[in-house]
Amino acid sequence: MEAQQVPKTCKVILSDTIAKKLLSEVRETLAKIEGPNASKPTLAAFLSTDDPAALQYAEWSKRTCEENGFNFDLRKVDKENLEEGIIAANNDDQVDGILVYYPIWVGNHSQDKYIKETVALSKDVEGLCHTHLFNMYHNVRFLDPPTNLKKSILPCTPLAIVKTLEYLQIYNPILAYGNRLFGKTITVINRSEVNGRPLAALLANDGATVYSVDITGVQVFTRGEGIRQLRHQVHDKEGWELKDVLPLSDVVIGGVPTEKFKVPTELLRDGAVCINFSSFKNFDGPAVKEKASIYVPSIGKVTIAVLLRNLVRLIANRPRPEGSAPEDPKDAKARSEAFIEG
Ligand SMILES: NC(=O)C1=CN([C@@H]2O[C@H](COP(=O)(O)OP(=O)(O)OC[C@H]3O[C@@H](n4cnc5c(N)ncnc54)[C@H](O)[C@@H]3O)[C@@H](O)[C@H]2O)C=CC1
Ligand SMILES: Nc1nc(=O)c2c([nH]1)NC[C@@H]1CN(c3ccc(C(=O)N[C@@H](CCC(=O)O)C(=O)O)cc3)C=[N+]21
Repeated sequence: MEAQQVPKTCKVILSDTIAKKLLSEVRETLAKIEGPNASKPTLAAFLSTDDPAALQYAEWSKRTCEENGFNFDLRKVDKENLEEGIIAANNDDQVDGILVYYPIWVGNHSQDKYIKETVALSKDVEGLCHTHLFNMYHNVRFLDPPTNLKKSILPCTPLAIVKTLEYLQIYNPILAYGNRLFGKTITVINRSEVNGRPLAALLANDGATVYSVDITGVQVFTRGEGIRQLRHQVHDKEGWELKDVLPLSDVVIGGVPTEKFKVPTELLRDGAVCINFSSFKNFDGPAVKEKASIYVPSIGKVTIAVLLRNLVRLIANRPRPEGSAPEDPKDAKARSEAFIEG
């Protein structure tokens, strides 16, 4: 008798599916806040290196922008002229958001940091300036407390992973907004300033226990017992390694930028959720599909959808043009709430 085919239990979710849903929400929200006769929003993107990864990312972003009713204005400028270029875009009413590709001065983080601070808060579409980062780490969600109509901007790759976890229903909507990861244990393998550390902080602020693993060791990010603290705390886990945290984790997120690194499949919990954001495959595909309940092999398209979502949010946050009638507070609230839970 022929061996009976056992159906695969692992569900593979492609970033395209998640991105499509987000992009349709973005188009809907834009129509709601701008009305039918609005002009296309413009994203100015500054490329000042010949980094092929940045160029490829720029090309993908351009396509997604144009397919969804946004202008993508790629500005290739020399490093020496970058600051002036950004200042001009800050002062240009035709520019709704500014993106700068990093790294620029490789090995000189403070010069890149200076450029991040040169982008105007109101045009910082990637949430990389200090006010946005401070709000994220401190679990402050609005720029204008206590009115709370202007949402603070979150960095795109970490937010793309949050949106992926919402799509997968790892965020539990039965729980209060802001606590929806309570009870979940998540491992993030990467602790860079642009990706892994903000991601660990965001997930812990939403209630998860997060093991943050990098080349030097393990830290835990948590709001403590009963998530009673208002924002996450960080503790070193002396002597702990990846092998100690994998068996504890409901969700494992890989962001290691090397070909040879692979998450050891045998240490994953049966039915774990596995997400890769590295441009290299951090999971052994065929093996992980035998062990995981859900596998998301990449999230690049979600990141770009979130970039456009952030751009629409910047527009929603903007003060109304001078000379226009003051907005009815009810409309302002509705405009802001077009976003809040979504
Ligand atoms: N899909 C997306 O939206 C995006 C993806 N990326 C990709 O994500 C990856 C990471 O980028 P960055 O964070 O900028 O890199 P990075 O080089 O700044 O940081 C790498 C991190 O991984 C850790 N790491 C390296 N080897 C490790 C190991 N064997 N075990 C545990 N931890 C290890 C390092 O300690 C560090 O924390 C890259 O492949 C990049 O192309 C980056 C931006 C956006
Ligand atoms: N200010 C700034 N923001 C960035 O977000 C930024 C940057 N600078 N500089 C360059 C890097 C590079 N980057 C990537 C985006 C997606 C994938 C990615 O993994 N994309 C595909 C996989 C690769 C493929 O299809 O070939 C996917 O996930 O579907 C990789 C790398 C963003 N970057």
